[in-house]
Amino acid sequence: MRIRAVAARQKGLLAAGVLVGLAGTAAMLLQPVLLGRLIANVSAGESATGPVVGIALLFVADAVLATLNVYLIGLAGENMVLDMRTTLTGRLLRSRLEAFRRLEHGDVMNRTLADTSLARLALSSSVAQMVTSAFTVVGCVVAMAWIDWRLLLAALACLGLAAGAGLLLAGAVRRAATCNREDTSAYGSGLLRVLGALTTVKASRAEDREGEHLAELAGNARRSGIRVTRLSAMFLPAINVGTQLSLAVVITWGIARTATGTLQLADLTAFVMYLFYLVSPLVLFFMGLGEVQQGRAAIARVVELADLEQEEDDGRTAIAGHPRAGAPAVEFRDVGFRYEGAATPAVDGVSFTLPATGVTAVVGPSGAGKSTVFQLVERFMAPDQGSVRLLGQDAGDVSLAQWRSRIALVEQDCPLMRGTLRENLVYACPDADDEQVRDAVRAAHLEDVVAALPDGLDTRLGEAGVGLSGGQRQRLAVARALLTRPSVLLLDEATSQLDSDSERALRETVTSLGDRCQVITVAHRMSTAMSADHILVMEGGRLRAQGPHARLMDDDELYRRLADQQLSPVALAG
Ligand SMILES: Nc1ncnc2c1ncn2[C@@H]1O[C@H](COP(=O)(O)OP(=O)(O)OP(=O)(O)O)[C@@H](O)[C@H]1O
Repeated sequence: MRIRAVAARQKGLLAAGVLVGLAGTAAMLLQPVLLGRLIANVSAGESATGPVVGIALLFVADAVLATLNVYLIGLAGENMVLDMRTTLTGRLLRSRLEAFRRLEHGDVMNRTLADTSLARLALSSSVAQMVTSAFTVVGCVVAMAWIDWRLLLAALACLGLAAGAGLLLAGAVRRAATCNREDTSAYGSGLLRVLGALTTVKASRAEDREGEHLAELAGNARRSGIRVTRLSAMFLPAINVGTQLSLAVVITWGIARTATGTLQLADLTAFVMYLFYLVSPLVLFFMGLGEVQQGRAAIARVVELADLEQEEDDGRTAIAGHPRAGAPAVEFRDVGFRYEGAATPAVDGVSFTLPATGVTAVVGPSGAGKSTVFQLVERFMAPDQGSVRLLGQDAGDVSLAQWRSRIALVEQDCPLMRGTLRENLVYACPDADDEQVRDAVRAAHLEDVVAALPDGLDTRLGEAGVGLSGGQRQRLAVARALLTRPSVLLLDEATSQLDSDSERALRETVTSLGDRCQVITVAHRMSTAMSADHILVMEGGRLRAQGPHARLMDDDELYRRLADQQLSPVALAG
């Protein structure tokens, strides 16, 4: 994301806002001139009507223009936040899964919510405020120089000290604010991590420990927040001391000079009025500078998130491609893949060919690389060596969206989206009609579940599918997958969530699906592997054997051991 481009898209509104602000300032700067004339007229016994009407008009113009200025700048700021958030959302949704998984969710939330708001302040209101304030300061200084340059030098000497202190403070605020953003983000990440695993926390009786850790993180954020407040709080007093000093000098010296007749009372009044006008913009200028400094830290964090690595094909470069008739559903040709930072590859020199239809079971001990094979089929990441082909086509020949439209994935923990059961079912296929939904529900053996829910298909499911058991969630995910009529169905079998009736029902569904497409299932139960047409046996990232159950029982020692462990009378009784 180019922050300059975000600001440039709002340059019309920003320029209008600043111009209106400058006009308002000009209206304000004219007030002392008319007031001086009013005093002069009254002193000379002349009519006061003209200056009084003029001052009233300037008051009204000042108020109207100031309001319009805040509105226009605020509008530009909100547009910028929208721009940044939609860009970030798009980049997050199209990010490479591996890069995304390295992020802390709390930190992502902080960057998209709080940091974009701070960046908005820095890019819109603070900058606009600094421009109008600087204009006011310059205007006041010019007017004061015109009235009496010696008084001005005396006033500026006092205010200059305060301004110098203000500049030093602005730098310190920026450093403290960066630290505070990091601390707040660490607290947010910690909180999300704990809330995401609340059942584990409770079951481990770790509430106190986690509570203390979170309190420590919150304490860090408080400490750095206080540092920001302390430094920011020193702005006003620094400016105030300078103002009071300059007022004392100007009034004492000014009165002395009016007594000697070298300065008119009307001029001294106008000068003091300009001095008052000067103070508030000076404060605002330095506050704006502080906000810009804080905003720079936030902008850097927003840009860093926007730089998140993207999938190699972001869906906009679709290449038309047609699968070859009768081509194998999935082919791995000497595929190797190593996770970043991992010592050994998760998949190493794997080759297999699976036909257009049938059921394939992938078995192997934990960490063998089964899920990684699935992720490579989905193109969640690209292999480091070899190639993955789908329906006879190479990954380079098919856009990511087309590729994934031919695959359906049923995950082990089946996350559900918020909304009704029906909305969840048609998530990957929003145009499905009632009959297709009914067929999918029947095929996934979900009819009883739907009938038992208060509003049937229109029952609202809570966050993460509250209201459905793990087994029901997996069958719902199967129904959702069926609606897309995939060529390849990837199913990561639930390890423990299905009772034996549901398990049998799901197995029947999977077997019948094998007639229409290639079903590849990570089989945690040997019963699933036994009923498959083809079995891939993985170990340590390598494909050590493949074939049907009977042959593997004869030929492969690991497979036989896995089968014996699960199918022994003790295991079956358990
Ligand atoms: N995101 C990751 N980053 C680094 N290493 C990973 C990552 N995911 C998996 N691995 C490693 O890659 C190897 C294969 O993991 P994979 O999840 O594919 O195994 P699996 O056979 O599916 O295991 P399980 O049956 O326990 O789910 C393991 O050594 C694992 O530690």
